[in-house]
Amino acid sequence: MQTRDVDVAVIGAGSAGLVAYRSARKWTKNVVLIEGGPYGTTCARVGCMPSKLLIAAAEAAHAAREASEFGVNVDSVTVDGRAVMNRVRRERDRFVGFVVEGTENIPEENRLRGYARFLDDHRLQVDDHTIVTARRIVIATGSSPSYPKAWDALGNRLLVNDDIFGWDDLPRSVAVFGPGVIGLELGQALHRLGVDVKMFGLGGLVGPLTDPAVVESARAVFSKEFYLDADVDVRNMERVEGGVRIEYVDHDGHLQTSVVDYVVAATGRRPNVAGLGLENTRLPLDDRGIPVFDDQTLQVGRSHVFIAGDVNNDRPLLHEAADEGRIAGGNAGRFFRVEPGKRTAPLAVVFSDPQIAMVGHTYRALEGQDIVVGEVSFENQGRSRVMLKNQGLLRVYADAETGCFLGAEMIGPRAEHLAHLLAWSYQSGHSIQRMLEMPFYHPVIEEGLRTALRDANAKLQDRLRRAA
Ligand SMILES: Cc1cc2nc3c(=O)[nH]c(=O)nc-3n(C[C@H](O)[C@H](O)[C@H](O)COP(=O)(O)OP(=O)(O)OC[C@H]3O[C@@H](n4cnc5c(N)ncnc54)[C@H](O)[C@@H]3O)c2cc1C
Ligand SMILES: NC(=O)c1ccc[n+]([C@@H]2O[C@H](COP(=O)([O-])OP(=O)(O)OC[C@H]3O[C@@H](n4cnc5c(N)ncnc54)[C@H](O)[C@@H]3O)[C@@H](O)[C@H]2O)c1
Repeated sequence: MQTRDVDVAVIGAGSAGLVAYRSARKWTKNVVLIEGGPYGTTCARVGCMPSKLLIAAAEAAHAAREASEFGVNVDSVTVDGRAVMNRVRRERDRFVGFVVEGTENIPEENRLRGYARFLDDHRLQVDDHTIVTARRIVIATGSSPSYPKAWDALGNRLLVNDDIFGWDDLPRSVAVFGPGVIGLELGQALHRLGVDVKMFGLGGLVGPLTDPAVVESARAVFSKEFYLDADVDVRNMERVEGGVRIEYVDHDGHLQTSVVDYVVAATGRRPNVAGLGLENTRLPLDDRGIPVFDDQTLQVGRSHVFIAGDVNNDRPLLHEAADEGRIAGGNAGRFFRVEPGKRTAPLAVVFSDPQIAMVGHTYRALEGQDIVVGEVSFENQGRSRVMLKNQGLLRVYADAETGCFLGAEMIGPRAEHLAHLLAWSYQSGHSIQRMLEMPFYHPVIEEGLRTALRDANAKLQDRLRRAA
């Protein structure tokens, strides 16, 4: 067994860990980055990038099929599954290549390969070859797909996102369990690429949405395109010759049987804390075994340990992982001087079509508070209609007393852009009135946002009049 003595050990060379490593290095050169799996990050290898590549292919197929609505006839649209997956993997490998190259450019003495496990507060064992004694530690071990244990009986007919991006060709049919972020993105893309998709959820949730009106709009929009039951009653699921047989109760209350090639588990992700040996430390843990930390400093309790990225289960998104890595790495580097870092407005986008987006406080978080809600349906919104993208609903929330913009949930065309505008306003602390003073071009989808803001403003003015 070899030994190492370092100022900072970063566990995990994912998006959070790589940034944490670089941040810590600004304060001390004696930093080691430990990675157990392949280099390349979840985002580039099996997350953000390959999923968007698959979606891009699906959008091309969908646009070709929809073209006739504009009087543009595309004689026949065929999807070559092998060519689709070939491009997904080729472009994905290109992205991964850049990340791997960047990671391998880190001096060899600052990198260790193997899985790290706490032996006590300061000592980490890496596989069976090295014991690292670290004055400070950043945990950046990411998350993994999580699904009911019983589904393991489906063997190689059970897939998670990682498996899909390894396909050589598209299957005939899949059942996607979990109409959350991953399920919607991948399930809709597969459907548009010609795969027979059934999507099943629990509890009626759709994407990350919490506002019942927007959830309902999303449910209606996606149900028009593929079979979606967001609160399904599955009676049985078993492996059969060539696939999986699923017995479920349909929307009309009838028992149906479907045989699909694969079941895709998109039922959430769990932080990678099992196997980290946290029980060997005195770190405070919550009831799921995740270290208790401060979301401004990323410090675990008052200890020398920091936690960044998906593993802390707070905001499991790429830009948040990078921000958290910067804060955690900086604090670990200059410890004992622990400082709060800059956090940005909560912002999440689902790359479905229409897109879903969330900004600031969720509707659920605002429940019970005195708010006004402004809304717009995209069904008759000018530019959306021009583009045949006129589906969805946007709701903005404002403080009833101050008129301050508090948050928004939406499903609608180009929601990624509307959400950025709203996130910038949220972070600037703008009121609804101030937002309405901003320019709105014509004809643009942002005019729909203006309608929602005007609706909220009218309600705020009405409240003021009634109070006077
Ligand atoms: C299908 C999919 C699509 C996504 N799309 C988006 C998107 O469009 N936009 C967005 O913002 N986010 C998206 N995300 C989320 C985003 O990918 C994650 O938030 C981000 O990758 C988290 O980075 P991380 O550094 O926390 O984890 P990771 O990149 O997973 O890094 C953790 C690393 O730690 C290593 N590790 C684990 N345990 C140990 C150990 N004990 N010792 C040593 N090493 C260890 C792992 O091997 C891994 O390399 C998506 C995720 C998925 C799955
Ligand atoms: N565009 C993006 O930014 C993007 C894309 C993909 C993933 N991500 C990140 O990855 C995280 C994880 O995504 P996810 O989709 O795995 O989780 P999720 O929490 O978004 O969705 C899980 C869904 O599975 C359902 N579910 C749970 N158990 C079930 C069961 N037994 N049967 C059927 N449905 C069940 C839940 O009700 C929920 O709808 C997201 O929260 C997000 O932060 C982001």
